[in-house]
Amino acid sequence: MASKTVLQLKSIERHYGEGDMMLSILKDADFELRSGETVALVAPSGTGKSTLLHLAGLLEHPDGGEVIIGGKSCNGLSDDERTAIRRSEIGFVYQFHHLLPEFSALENIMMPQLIAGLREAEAKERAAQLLDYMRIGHRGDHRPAELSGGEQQRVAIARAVANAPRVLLADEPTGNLDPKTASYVFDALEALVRQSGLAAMIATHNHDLAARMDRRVTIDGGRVVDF
Ligand SMILES: Nc1ncnc2c1ncn2[C@@H]1O[C@H](COP(=O)(O)OP(=O)(O)OP(=O)(O)O)[C@@H](O)[C@H]1O
Repeated sequence: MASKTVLQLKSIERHYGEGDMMLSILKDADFELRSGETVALVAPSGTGKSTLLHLAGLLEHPDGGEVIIGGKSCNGLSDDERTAIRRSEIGFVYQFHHLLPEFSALENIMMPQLIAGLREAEAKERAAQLLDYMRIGHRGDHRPAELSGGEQQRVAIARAVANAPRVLLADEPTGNLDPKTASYVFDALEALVRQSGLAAMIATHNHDLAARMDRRVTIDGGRVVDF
């Protein structure tokens, strides 16, 4: 099956501040992500990795250029339309899991599905499947504080893909974990991407993990380049 482009960034410009104080972070940046593909985003601190992920995930607006998701340009969309695309097409994983502390692992994964309008029984079944898939099926009733860092991050990944997005964007998802746990979490993430045809862009400082991805890109002079 030929993979198709699920995310495209075209001539993206992003700067902060104004006049003499203006800081250009992204300049004429292009990027393409295809279904089933994992891409590592490896660049020094402050070069714009989070900015790029936020733009790709429609959390920020570019100052120029275009973000295209599933073949549709997101320029000119209302905030509600952007939110709808974000909820259905994009999953986010952050360095810190941001799970809701008062809910169980299972409930945390059900939440985005219920918001998307799924019935409780369906959401529960999918949440349980995802937990099994991440090899923590036996931890569904536990709250985040009762889980290890690696388990919490696997729940966060399961939650990010609960609504079967096209694109997974991860900002240092294993940055908070020891190398062995990071590798184990990444195994689960990788298996999920391969099995589902999801596309993933993962910012990481971990060169061993980056080496396992299909492609590696960096940010150089405001542009996204392969390395
Ligand atoms: N809202 C903002 N206002 C002003 N400057 C900002 C804003 N957001 C980010 N920046 C600046 O833009 C640059 C890129 O930030 P970004 O968070 O994208 O970097 P990063 O590559 O993800 O860094 P790290 O690896 O440390 O997380 C930094 O110099 C940062 O200080």
